[in-house]
Amino acid sequence: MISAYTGTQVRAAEEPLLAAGLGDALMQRAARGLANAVVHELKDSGTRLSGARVVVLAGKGNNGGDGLYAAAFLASRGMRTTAVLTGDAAHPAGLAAFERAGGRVHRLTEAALPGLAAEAAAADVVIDAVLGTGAKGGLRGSAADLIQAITDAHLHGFVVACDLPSGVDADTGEAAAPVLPADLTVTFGGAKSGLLADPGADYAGRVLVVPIGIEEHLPEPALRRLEGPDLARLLPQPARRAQKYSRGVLGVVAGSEDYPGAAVLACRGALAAGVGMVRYLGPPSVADLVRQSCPEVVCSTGTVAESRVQAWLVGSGMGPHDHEQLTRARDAIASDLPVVADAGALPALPAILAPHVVLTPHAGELASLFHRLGRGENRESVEAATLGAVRHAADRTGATVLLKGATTLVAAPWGATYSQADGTPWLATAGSGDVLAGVIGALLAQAGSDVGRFRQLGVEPDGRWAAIAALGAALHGQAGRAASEAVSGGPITAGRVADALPETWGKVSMLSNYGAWKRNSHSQPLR
Ligand SMILES: NC(=O)C1=CN([C@@H]2O[C@H](COP(=O)(O)OP(=O)(O)OC[C@H]3O[C@@H](n4cnc5c(N)ncnc54)[C@H](OP(=O)(O)O)[C@@H]3O)[C@@H](O)[C@H]2O)[C@@H](O)CC1
Ligand SMILES: [K+]
Repeated sequence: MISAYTGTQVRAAEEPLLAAGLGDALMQRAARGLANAVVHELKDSGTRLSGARVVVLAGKGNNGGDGLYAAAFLASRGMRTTAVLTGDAAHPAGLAAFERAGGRVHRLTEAALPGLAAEAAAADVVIDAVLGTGAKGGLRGSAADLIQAITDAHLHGFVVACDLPSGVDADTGEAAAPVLPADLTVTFGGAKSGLLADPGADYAGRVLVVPIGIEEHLPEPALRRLEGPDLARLLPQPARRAQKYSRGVLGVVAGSEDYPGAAVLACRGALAAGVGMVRYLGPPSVADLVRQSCPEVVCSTGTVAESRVQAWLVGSGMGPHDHEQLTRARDAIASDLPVVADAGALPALPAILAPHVVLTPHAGELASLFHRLGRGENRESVEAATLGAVRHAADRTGATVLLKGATTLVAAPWGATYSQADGTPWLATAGSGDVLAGVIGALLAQAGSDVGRFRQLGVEPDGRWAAIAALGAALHGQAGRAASEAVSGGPITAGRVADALPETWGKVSMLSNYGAWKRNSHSQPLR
């Protein structure tokens, strides 16, 4: 599990150490970690360390101090280092160490800006140490102009962000342009939640967490990411004497005359994700197509009340005029069974729901949901602040909310938030969301009632729905990636994602020997 924290949480964790006079030691550890990461990157890119050109953009706070100390370490290893001081001051001890190590210092002025931007663009490494967790808003003035000029230039080398890319909000991942996109972000003490949520994640590149000794003071994380061993431990496995009903039956209310394929893909996703049985309810013509494509599915035109299932999937491929299907969707929500509510069901739901209802909107659908709740949002505003949006939606509706995207976020109402980024951009394809709904529905049917198992894993009963949804997002993402890798990284269809699920499931299960997985998520790159 990767745990991520807000900037405020990290700063609070630093407090006892700062009070004990260890501030400089913390900064030295941070800077050493940053410098080591730069050395690794240079070696990986085949660049000679001696004489390598490093430009550090240093703000006036401690983030700039980290950058200057790190550049001092690099200068002492024979690199040609330049510091561009972007503010009216610089961290005094960091600057002194940098100058002692032989680094060149430039103060940013309007006249010097083009030359300094060109020097940064030509460098082997640019270290962005302008703003860190103490930032208030985005870059301003000449620092903003410099970052814009470097962003616009064709960069020779790579960019390493110190703690976070300047201009990205450490807590929310909101980005105030201009932001210099990093290839690597080296972050201190714990990952910042803004690095694991879009758009912050777009700018962060790979994320490396450097321990600095504050870890034992960190509180419950603001954001979690499930990794291999977590997924393995959450995956339901059939008991030796299982039968199809005990394994879990999923009722599917999906598809319409206009979008019959969505029902097929939702059923395929569910079947490939280990459910004991799928019951389909819907229009006869759609049921015929489902039967032909998935003979394993039991189809009927009956009501929700007549169907014995452990969970429901409602909404994929349904429109506002599919009255019979929408009635079934509402009945499923009222049934008190776990439900994954997708696409067409979202506008038809009551305003107040419960955590066992998992909503799976994309950004546009979430904006529409906010409109109905009287909050003015559009797709762009949701995409600009995904973490805030998903948290607000969960807390306001009482439902578990999964916001689909390059980084998929899942929020439990008044509870945990998960961030999964297991997929590939090729997953942005028609029907992909139907398969995801099928996977989550299948997991709800299999694992929803297993409260004890989640407790053992430290997940409270009301929080298990979000953990199941995050597990579904991870499986779906990994299956998408596997499907694309099977065609040498080429494009995939939603059906291929469903086809890749069983093998993905098998590979994830192999990690169930938790002790064998020695990865320390505080010292390894996140991706
Ligand atoms: N605490 C520790 O011991 C450790 C901390 N660590 C490091 O410290 C970082 C946090 O440092 P920090 O608190 O000094 O804030 P930082 O992010 O450098 O910037 C704030 C400075 O910039 C200014 N400023 C603010 N907004 C601005 C804007 N939009 N545009 C322009 N200027 C702006 C603001 O000045 P002001 O405006 O308030 O006068 C202030 O001076 C953290 O990310 C990590 O890297 C690690 O070394 C581990 C040990
Ligand atoms: K920074």
